[in-house]
Amino acid sequence: MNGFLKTKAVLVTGGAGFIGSHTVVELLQENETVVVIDNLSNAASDANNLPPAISRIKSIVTSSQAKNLHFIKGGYGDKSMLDKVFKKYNIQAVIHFGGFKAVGESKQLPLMYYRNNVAETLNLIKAMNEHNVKNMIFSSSATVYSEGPPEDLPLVEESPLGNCTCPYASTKLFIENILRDVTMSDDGWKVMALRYFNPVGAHKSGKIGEDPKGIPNNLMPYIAQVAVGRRKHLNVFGNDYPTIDGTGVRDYVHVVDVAKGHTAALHALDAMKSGFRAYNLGSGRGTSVLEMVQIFSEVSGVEIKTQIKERRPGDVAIFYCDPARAWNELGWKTEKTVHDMCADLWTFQQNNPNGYVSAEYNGKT
Ligand SMILES: NC(=O)c1ccc[n+]([C@@H]2O[C@H](COP(=O)([O-])OP(=O)(O)OC[C@H]3O[C@@H](n4cnc5c(N)ncnc54)[C@H](O)[C@@H]3O)[C@@H](O)[C@H]2O)c1
Ligand SMILES: CC(=O)N[C@H]1[C@@H](OP(=O)(O)OP(=O)(O)OC[C@H]2O[C@@H](n3ccc(=O)[nH]c3=O)[C@H](O)[C@@H]2O)O[C@H](CO)[C@H](O)[C@@H]1O
Repeated sequence: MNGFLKTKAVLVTGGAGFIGSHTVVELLQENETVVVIDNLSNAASDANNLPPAISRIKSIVTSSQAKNLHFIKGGYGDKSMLDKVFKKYNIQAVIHFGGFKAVGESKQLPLMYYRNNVAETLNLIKAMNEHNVKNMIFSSSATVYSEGPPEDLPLVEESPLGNCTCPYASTKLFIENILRDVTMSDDGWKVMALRYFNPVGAHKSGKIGEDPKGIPNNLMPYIAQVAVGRRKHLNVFGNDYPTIDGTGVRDYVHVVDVAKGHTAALHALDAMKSGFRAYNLGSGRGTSVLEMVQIFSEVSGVEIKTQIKERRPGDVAIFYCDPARAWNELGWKTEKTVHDMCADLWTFQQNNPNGYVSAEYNGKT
């Protein structure tokens, strides 16, 4: 290789997090060079102030692929740091996972959410513009859709947006709109917004997975912590919804399938001329809370105790998508089942009963 030429690289913000780390594995396995920027605000760090997720990723891929991974601790809105990164690496595209994502917290601390998610993203876009890097894949969310009647399901990309139920959801919609406007102002820009439904599970190796701080807000990490003995029982939020068994129905999607959605999008972005395009990343199938509990119990062999509670404010009865656009245009569809999601989550939880930074780590790296 000509030593003066910089190898092409993908910049991944939030790459030490749950979905980012799984995507970095897929990118490295496609022999991409990957530069991760993460300030570790929601990712565990070890005694050396480095994220265990990064060393675990390196242990999953081959040693030559591991050499293509570069980690920088910092904020994705830090303009002077970004200038250095864009000068040092030949960045071709940015996959922007970084951001805060807790619905309840965003209601308590809206300004923190608008600053970190929206304002810092403006800095990132500015730096990309200045360094002529105009390809982005953005982590959007199913929460950008407006809640409508059940007849409107499944959700397609043209379903009504807005009426966001929390500041977190608003930040996702604002960023989508900002990115759309940017592509309209400059046809050098190409952006894909991937609207994830309910990403769950873990890498099959059991080395990387979701590591929520404190009490999990979401269903699957909570179930896994009940199974491993960290929590006594699962609170089931409502059993009087108009669903198969009265509990909420969601479109769960394996995190490795979500990660593969990004490599598919990266290839499609290459072929795209310009503009903005949104895609649903979901399975197109709904599963209820009690069905998930049942499947997790079967897979783990552990009984999950449940208690029925009041509905959680802001929850909808049923939410699932039509993923046809992603299939038709990205050649992507889910490959893994809800059993796979539960089995892989259980392997990760057993290996890491207290998360990444734990004296009790049982896995082999
Ligand atoms: N997990 C889900 O269920 C879900 C669903 C829909 C959308 N999303 C979106 O997907 C993205 C990734 O989600 P995740 O579940 O992997 O979350 P995560 O919290 O595990 O990962 C996000 C990462 O971003 C980092 N980060 C936050 N602010 C930063 C900043 N200013 N600079 C640098 N790094 C920063 C955090 O430290 C973390 O490692 C998020 O944008 C989230 O909103 C997630
Ligand atoms: C209100 C809320 O937080 N929404 C977020 C949550 O969507 P969801 O509410 O779709 O995901 P979730 O995992 O929090 O809940 C899924 C289903 O499980 C139910 N449930 C959940 C936890 C629990 O302890 N007991 C229980 O019964 C819940 O009522 C719902 O019917 O996660 C998504 C990502 O996956 C998005 O980030 C959403 O913005």
